[in-house]
Amino acid sequence: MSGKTKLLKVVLLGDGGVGKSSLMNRFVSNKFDSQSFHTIGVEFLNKDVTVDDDTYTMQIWDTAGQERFKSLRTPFYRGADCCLLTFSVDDVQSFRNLSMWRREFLYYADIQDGVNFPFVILGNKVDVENRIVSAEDARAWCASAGNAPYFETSAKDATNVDLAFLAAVRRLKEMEEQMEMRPVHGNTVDLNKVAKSKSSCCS
Ligand SMILES: Nc1nc2c(ncn2[C@@H]2O[C@H](COP(=O)(O)OP(=O)(O)OP(=O)(O)O)[C@@H](O)[C@H]2O)c(=O)[nH]1
Repeated sequence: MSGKTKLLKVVLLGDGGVGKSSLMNRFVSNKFDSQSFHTIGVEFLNKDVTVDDDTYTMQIWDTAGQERFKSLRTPFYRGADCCLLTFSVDDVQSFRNLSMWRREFLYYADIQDGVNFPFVILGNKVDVENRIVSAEDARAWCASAGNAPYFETSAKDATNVDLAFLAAVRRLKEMEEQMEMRPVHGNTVDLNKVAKSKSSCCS
């Protein structure tokens, strides 16, 4: 990447209360607030990272997961480079809603080829005692959604948080490399054209 810092737009999605703001604050500031309030609309924070000698500024967009804020968050999906879909392992509904979040993202980000878009899935709050969603079920869902990488995280005790965010950058790099290597009529594929053509549905 010739020594330049690349700006990456990373969107955090998932049901209200699964811990998106907490994950962002843990990753960016290494802090945790047990009284974290619901986000209204969107907020973003930047963090500089280095992955395999390339430097990036991750611009992390933390969205409001509550249904009533849908119209406030969806305009911010466009131009995303990767998306972290988050559920809480003690909230089965937040896990069931992953498919809805993935569809909502692809539709409003205007992306047709979801399989070739870098999603990373986070099962958050693994520190809790009353876990309901198993890692096995979560991995099965990820396999059915383009083999997205899965991380079990805790914003509270910092388990796997850095790894999960950095995995989004790695996934993006991996997919860019794959697309560059895949010939189409003798030429390489333009990743932007493939990944950002219009999606057809959303509920
Ligand atoms: N035990 C535990 N609690 C957590 C963890 N992450 C977040 N929480 C708590 O869960 C609650 C909701 O966290 P938030 O980060 O505000 O959740 P959110 O997904 O941003 O919620 P919205 O803004 O409504 O979309 C807060 O009380 C947090 O302290 C975690 O890893 N473990």
